[in-house]
Amino acid sequence: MPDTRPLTIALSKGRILEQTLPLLEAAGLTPYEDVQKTRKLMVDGDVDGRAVRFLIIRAADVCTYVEQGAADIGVAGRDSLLEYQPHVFEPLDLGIGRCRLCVCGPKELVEAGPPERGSRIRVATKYDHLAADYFLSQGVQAEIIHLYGSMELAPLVGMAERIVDLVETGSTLRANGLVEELTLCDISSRLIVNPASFATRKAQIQPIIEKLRSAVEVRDKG
Ligand SMILES: Nc1ncnc2c1ncn2[C@@H]1O[C@H](COP(=O)(O)OP(=O)(O)OP(=O)(O)O)[C@@H](O)[C@H]1O
Ligand SMILES: O=P(O)(O)OC[C@H]1O[C@H](OP(=O)(O)OP(=O)(O)O)[C@H](O)[C@@H]1O
Repeated sequence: MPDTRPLTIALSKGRILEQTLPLLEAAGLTPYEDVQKTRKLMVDGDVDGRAVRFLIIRAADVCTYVEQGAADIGVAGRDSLLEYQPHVFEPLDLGIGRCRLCVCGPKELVEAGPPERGSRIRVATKYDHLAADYFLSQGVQAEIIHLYGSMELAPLVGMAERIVDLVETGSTLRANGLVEELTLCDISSRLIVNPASFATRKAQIQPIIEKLRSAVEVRDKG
């Protein structure tokens, strides 16, 4: 039996949403309401006249919705993908939400050199697994202090010696007297697809991937 539910697309709220909208428009994916203004979390729309629906959710939750099959496709930051390791396909780099995941700390501490093997440090982050893996690989005993945002504050109040967080312009670091120690990886947002949806709804999903791929290419050429 063909799946007649509208294809469901999970969009990240916040800064990624703003950068995703021009790509959706260029690819012919049309929400029927202003997804930046509405308080609705599910918005109807279409692609080439065929019904779709958009879920407007927190960036960190997109992986879960797509992995669970509550959304067929979604837009998620590579930071979330690396941290949560969801079982999803990742067919396209959308080239938005560009930044880097870094280890940072107070200028004086960073200038004194990286923590020694066997030493203990406190690391504030929302990327618990990525931070733990990195310091483990360095032989440093890291106590991970989980925060949900504004990580840059933690060293200022003596709660951590390092943070692992996203850096784009570096202005948040500078404003708080912190510097980058090293980049762990470059980040951008990716189109992700639930594997079961891809198997059962390929005829619908593949053209959307291709339209978005063309939209990315046109944007990058322009
Ligand atoms: N400074 C930045 N520059 C570019 N991309 C960023 C930056 N900060 C975050 N991102 C990307 O945007 C995604 C969502 O970040 P955003 O700041 O919108 O939400 P959040 O603060 O992580 O979560 P929430 O607001 O839901 O608590 C991140 O996962 C990352 O991929
Ligand atoms: O290098 P910059 O251009 O200053 O960008 C980096 C900041 O952007 C993100 O925070 P966001 O603004 O999303 O706030 P948050 O701390 O609430 O996540 C990130 O966590 C950094 O704090």
